[in-house]
Amino acid sequence: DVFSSVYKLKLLAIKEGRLLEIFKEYKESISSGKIMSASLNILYDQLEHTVNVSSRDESYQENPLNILHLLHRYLHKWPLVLDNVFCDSCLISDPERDFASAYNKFKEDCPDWPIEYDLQGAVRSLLRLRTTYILDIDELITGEIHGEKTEALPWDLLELILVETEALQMLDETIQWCDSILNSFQNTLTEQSNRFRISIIQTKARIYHKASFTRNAAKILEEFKEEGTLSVKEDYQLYLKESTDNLENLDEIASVKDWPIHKREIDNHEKQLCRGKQKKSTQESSKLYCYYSNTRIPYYKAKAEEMNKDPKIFVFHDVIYEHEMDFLKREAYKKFQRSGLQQYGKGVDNSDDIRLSYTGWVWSTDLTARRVTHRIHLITGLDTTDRSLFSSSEAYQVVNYGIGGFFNVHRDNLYNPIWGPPAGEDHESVRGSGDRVATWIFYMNDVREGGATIFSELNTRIPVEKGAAAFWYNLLPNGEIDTRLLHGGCPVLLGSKWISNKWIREEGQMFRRPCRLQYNATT
Ligand SMILES: O=C(O)CCC(=O)C(=O)O
Ligand SMILES: [Fe+2]
Repeated sequence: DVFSSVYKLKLLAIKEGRLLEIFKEYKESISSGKIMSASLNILYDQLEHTVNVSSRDESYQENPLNILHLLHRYLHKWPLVLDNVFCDSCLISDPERDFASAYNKFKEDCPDWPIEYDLQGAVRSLLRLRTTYILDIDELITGEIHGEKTEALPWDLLELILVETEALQMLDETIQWCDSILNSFQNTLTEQSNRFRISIIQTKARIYHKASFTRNAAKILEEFKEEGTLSVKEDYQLYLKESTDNLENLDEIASVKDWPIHKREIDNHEKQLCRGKQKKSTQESSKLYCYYSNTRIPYYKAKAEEMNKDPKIFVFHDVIYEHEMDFLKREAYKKFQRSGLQQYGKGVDNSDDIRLSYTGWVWSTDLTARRVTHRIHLITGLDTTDRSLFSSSEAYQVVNYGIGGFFNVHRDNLYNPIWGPPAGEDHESVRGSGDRVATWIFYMNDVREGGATIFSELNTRIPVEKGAAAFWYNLLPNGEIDTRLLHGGCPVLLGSKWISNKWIREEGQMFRRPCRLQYNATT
């Protein structure tokens, strides 16, 4: 899939420029003889403008609505162009044949040509963004997200959104979308838009029925009891039959805001942290300092910022150079794979509900990577070298998040306290190297909005800052798991988030981070 890496989507957008060229060549090759049909002309005009902008401006795909439009074009607009070129009544001659062969060749050479699964995933991501950052649905429909304006969402995308909200059992969310869509209709309805409107009303009634507001559901469809399609009338009859009381006693439809809490999507603590709504108390944050931290060598001081006192969480600013970040991204891209999730006893899980990103592992074999790894050693004092056996750290896990990319809260340690090490699943290099004693994360670009790293039990939020790194210990000095370090990556609202994880193993740290005299010392 492509929707799980914004970087991949950017490449896909650039490639689309070639499709437009193919279309343009076709248009020019036939202009002398016959003329292009009206519907093809409309398609051409629509695509020309958008694709020109989208394929040339790299930052265009950093907006999730633009990504939806991009996937929608690949899946539903371009096939339509192909169909129209080969319409039944048309005479097929050289221009059509040239167009088709160029189009098919392009598709063959494009391993990332999107599939419906991508569009579905992108819609689900939009919904995750919507509920995490409480985006305004009216604005989204008109193409506005967080103050950025782009094209309005077409009907078939709106329909898909409703299919997904319903499939995800987000009942109140479905109603809110239905209401916003219904409000967006102007007074003058064409036959087509009226049909669409009725289908939305039908969906709305169905959701009220699912939420056990049966009388409300019937009331919503009451206006169609005489005239309306068969299926609308059938729904109406069904809801009416199931209603215990008659409709006359019902004045108003129960607004979703008045629905009982168990029927609504809840705003949880993690979402609030992502929005920056949950904060530390002034007393707590006043104890957090910034300072130049000593390193292993006297002439290098690191810009340290404390993010949490106990357990300690640090951010080190300006610890990686532009060319080093470019190197890591470039090397990782060559080995990109959909991010999995190592879970004890379960192997690798590729679920979209847990983590949405692409991953490439980069070893410190090259001088550039070795310098970076050495710098982490200088700052933390830990042995960070990675080697093929008994390695003190893992290779860089370079990650690029997808549309609305995120990582649910988790802990980084691999060992299960009862069963011990993840037998057979650990990479050869770190087998026998112990658990992930510490985590180091490089942030390798600025994310325009969203994407912070949050620690849900510590009210700590680290905003993404290019060139900075986060650092913390996952284990207590006695080797036990520090359960307080539950953390996650917030969904990326605008931008493309690149990070590099460096997990430092226990092996090699016995003199660098010795256990304390007191068995259960926490620092
Ligand atoms: O993306 C983030 O901010 C957190 C990533 C993370 O926790 C991980 O990759 O283990
Ligand atoms: Fe993590």
